[in-house]
Amino acid sequence: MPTLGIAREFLREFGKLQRPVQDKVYETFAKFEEATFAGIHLETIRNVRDPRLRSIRIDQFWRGIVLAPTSGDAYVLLRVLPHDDAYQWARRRTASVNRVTGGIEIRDVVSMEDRMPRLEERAATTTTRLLSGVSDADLRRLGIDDQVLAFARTLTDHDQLETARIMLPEPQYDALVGLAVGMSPEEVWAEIADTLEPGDYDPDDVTAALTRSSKQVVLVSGPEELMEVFSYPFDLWRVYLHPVQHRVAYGDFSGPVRVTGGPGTGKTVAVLHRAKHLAERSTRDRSVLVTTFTKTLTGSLEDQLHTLVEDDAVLRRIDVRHVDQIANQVVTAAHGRVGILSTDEQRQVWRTVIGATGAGFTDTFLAQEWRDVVLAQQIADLDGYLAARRRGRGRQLGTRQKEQVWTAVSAFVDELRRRDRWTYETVCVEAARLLAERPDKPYQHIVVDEGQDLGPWGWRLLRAAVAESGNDLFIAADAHQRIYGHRVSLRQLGINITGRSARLTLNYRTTAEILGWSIGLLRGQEIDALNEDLDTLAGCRSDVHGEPPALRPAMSEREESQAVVEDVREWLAAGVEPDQVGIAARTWSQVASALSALDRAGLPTTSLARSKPVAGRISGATMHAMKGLEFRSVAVVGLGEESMPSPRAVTPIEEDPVAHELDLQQERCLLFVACTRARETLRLSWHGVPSSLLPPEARS
Ligand SMILES: Nc1ncnc2c1ncn2[C@@H]1O[C@H](COP(=O)(O)OP(=O)(O)OP(=O)(O)O)[C@@H](O)[C@H]1O
Repeated sequence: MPTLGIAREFLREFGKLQRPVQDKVYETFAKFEEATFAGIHLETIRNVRDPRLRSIRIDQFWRGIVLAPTSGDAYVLLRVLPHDDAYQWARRRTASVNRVTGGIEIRDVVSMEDRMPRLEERAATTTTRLLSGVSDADLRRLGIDDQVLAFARTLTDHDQLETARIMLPEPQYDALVGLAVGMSPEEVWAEIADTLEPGDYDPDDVTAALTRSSKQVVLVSGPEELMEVFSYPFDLWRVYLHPVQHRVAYGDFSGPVRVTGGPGTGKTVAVLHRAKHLAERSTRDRSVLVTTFTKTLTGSLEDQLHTLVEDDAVLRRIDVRHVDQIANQVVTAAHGRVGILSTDEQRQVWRTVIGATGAGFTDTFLAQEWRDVVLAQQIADLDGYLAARRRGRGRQLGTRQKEQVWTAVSAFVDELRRRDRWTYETVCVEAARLLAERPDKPYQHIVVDEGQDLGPWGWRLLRAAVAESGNDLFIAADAHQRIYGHRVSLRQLGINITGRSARLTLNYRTTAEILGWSIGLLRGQEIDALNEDLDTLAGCRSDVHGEPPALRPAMSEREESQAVVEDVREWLAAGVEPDQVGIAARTWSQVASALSALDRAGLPTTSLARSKPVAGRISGATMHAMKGLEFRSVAVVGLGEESMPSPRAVTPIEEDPVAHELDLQQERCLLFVACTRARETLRLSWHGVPSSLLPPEARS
């Protein structure tokens, strides 16, 4: 009976094929068990470098490329592409069995040969080499073969290696990346080989190689398993991590670790694996906290953990909660239930205080000053306030004005106490105080996702919830996606990440065109990372290509809605499932009107204000609620100048020019978050005058 393997790399592409093509791929390969199938259907390809690469007809237009060994009956489906592209793909590639690791490898040999002279030329101009610290013997021990070794020796920087990713055999590329980021050959071997024994494997025995290549190939034993493999292609990250993700998720660290990286670079995936790894080594239930800043994101982390962790005992050791939930629990246990004031209610209290104290400031100014200076730095008295550095505050204050502010702030705090009312921040502050006093800490390890949005009070709470020790805190963050405006210094908050930072640069979600365009939205912005340093998107890239984002101006709201309906219809007709379509807008009312236009056109929708994404329905959400999600196609709507930036979210320039600039930057980040949710297609629309945050080409 022939064995059929599906290349995992192809499975990532499979999800992007149109539904009818997917069905035909399934039908074609469901019959693989019929022993005669290979002989009958596989066709040889003219001018191919590796005659074992054969084609199989999927339909009139589509062809599969299959690795069909000269002897034995193990076959691997490598790709499905339109007719000409499929032949082209096959002509550029060769397959081989790695002599050291014993795994199957595919390389774009033509590109490697084409690229070599240019790399050699560049290398001749400098003595710097990316892998100068690694000997040939070590490279060979890791399965680097002659061709890749010669190639690797010409590399002078990380970018060249990353660019080579799509042409090198994947396991060898991973080994080189591991070495390039400073891992020892032993650490790299542990990752690439997994359970493999180094050996001297038979390069012609593809059947045996297949059984050793579980990271590259999924073997299916029959049509049912085939169906299952094709149904869950997006779960693949569960079994295959990039070396940098692997190093941070499975490493042993002497203190807090920070992982940064642009959107879609696999930070959440690293977070989930980290939690799994720590829980596997722990013995106590609820000893590993996985946390972030909102309920929705917490729910999505919890769902993903259930997919990743199969052992219930390990799952029980993981507690998934958002920061406010932990704070509430700690404070309620000490003081009983707490009543929390809404933002509007707080505004009322500020106004009362302004009336009573005669402070010459607006409620917005005082609220920000209290939150961003007084609470952020835990200032307890006037002297402390007079001496404080007012980071992120633009309006200069003289001593008299500061005294007035302090009087108002004290009156506000007294008023909260008198009414027995709290804010989210004060609950966090109190919880941190209570936890800091406790010798026994509730958690052994804390893993944080979306760390860029936690306020200083949240960080103090987390710091106090775990003892200072190895592997205590793991923080994933992307300052470019900061949408709740808290700038913090981890160092000042007692979280020392020095020497324990890693950056992920390969985007797995978005096409290079969408990523590049979205990065353009933040061009020229200085984005403050979490540790008194600046974050950067340099090197953040995607290997997948597609159409550039479509810009859709309209004359009226009606015209804009109609165009959204037309575009969504086109996506659905092209085979995109409704639940793979996301509609994003700045406000919930804009979301509601876009969704009702789709509803009227008979398209099924759901608002994420009320529910989680629903199978078979188009999701609509504000840009804030889009965080952490991804869709094949995304429409960002309502990008007129009156909505984006939202006037309510931006401090007037005359009130505080620094706060004004930071608020504008935050609105840009919000738009960036919305755009980078798209995997393949992005369209942006507005009616009337376009938002000033859009690039000049949209506004001309
Ligand atoms: N090693 C990997 N191989 C293949 N796909 C991956 C890998 N790591 C992550 N992905 C996929 O890339 C997408 C983005 O991953 P993830 O959500 O972890 O990124 P992120 O950095 O947290 O993104 P964001 O900051 O934009 O929310 C997901 O679909 C995930 O499954």
